[in-house]
Amino acid sequence: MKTNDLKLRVAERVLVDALNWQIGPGECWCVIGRNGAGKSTLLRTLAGLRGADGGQVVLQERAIADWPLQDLARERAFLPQGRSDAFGYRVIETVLTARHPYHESAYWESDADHAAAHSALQMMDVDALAERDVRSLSGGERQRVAIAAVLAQDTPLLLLDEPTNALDLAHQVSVMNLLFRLCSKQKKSVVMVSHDLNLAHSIATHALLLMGDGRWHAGTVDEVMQAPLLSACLGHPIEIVKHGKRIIYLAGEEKHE
Ligand SMILES: Nc1ncnc2c1ncn2[C@@H]1O[C@H](COP(=O)(O)OP(=O)(O)OP(=O)(O)O)[C@@H](O)[C@H]1O
Repeated sequence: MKTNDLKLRVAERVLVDALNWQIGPGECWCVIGRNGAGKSTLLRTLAGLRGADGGQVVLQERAIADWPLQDLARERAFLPQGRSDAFGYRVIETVLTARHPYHESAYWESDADHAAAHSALQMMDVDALAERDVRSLSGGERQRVAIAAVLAQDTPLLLLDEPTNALDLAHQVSVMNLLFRLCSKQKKSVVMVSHDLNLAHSIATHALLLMGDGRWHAGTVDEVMQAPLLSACLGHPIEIVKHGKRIIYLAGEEKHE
């Protein structure tokens, strides 16, 4: 996927200007920026759920707006930031819904769809909840079911808006490890929004920094996840500490009277 001179605007405010960006197979991009910088707006635009305000998003040499929806749903999966469940669907039903792009004319799910759905639930450690009403789940359980649905959709590109939201530490790490494997072994592409620099750095190959006024910085993690750039992007001093082979990002201390 790539963007050509992409512009995103909300009311009079330009969120992203002249974004020329390319996401390759096997790459894991982390999108970083302050609240309101435009990260979710960008992800929804990449997913084809919102039009561009200038330029375009291109997937396999075809503008995203020109893709038939069912074909697009076999290419990219999107995890939105929040969700509300109006109806009492079972967990397994919500994950099976993600298999619809693969039903040509058949109405009912096949054995293969059920196998894919159960495998995704297992990967997210929520297979024991398959028969539960989604409205009865905890926040973290619901988030893991939503990620399972994205996995069951089995697309080459995953667009994930804060995937570790509401997850406990162990599940944050296991989701990150899973995303790392999807990129490194299966050559899937991941674009994820994260406010956790350390989690992002643990798996990202690249980062896109949105400065909130249209400006942006894109590059490898080593190029752009640098203290001065991150501090300017996040509006707060960021310090980098080396711990063995690991790099740890710390928020600079506030001075207390
Ligand atoms: N329909 C709308 N009307 C007015 N402003 C909007 C609308 N939709 C989004 N915005 C504004 O656009 C800006 C970008 O929103 P967006 O959700 O993309 O930010 P974000 O970077 O994902 O933020 P966060 O880190 O809080 O999730 C915000 O200031 C938001 O208030």
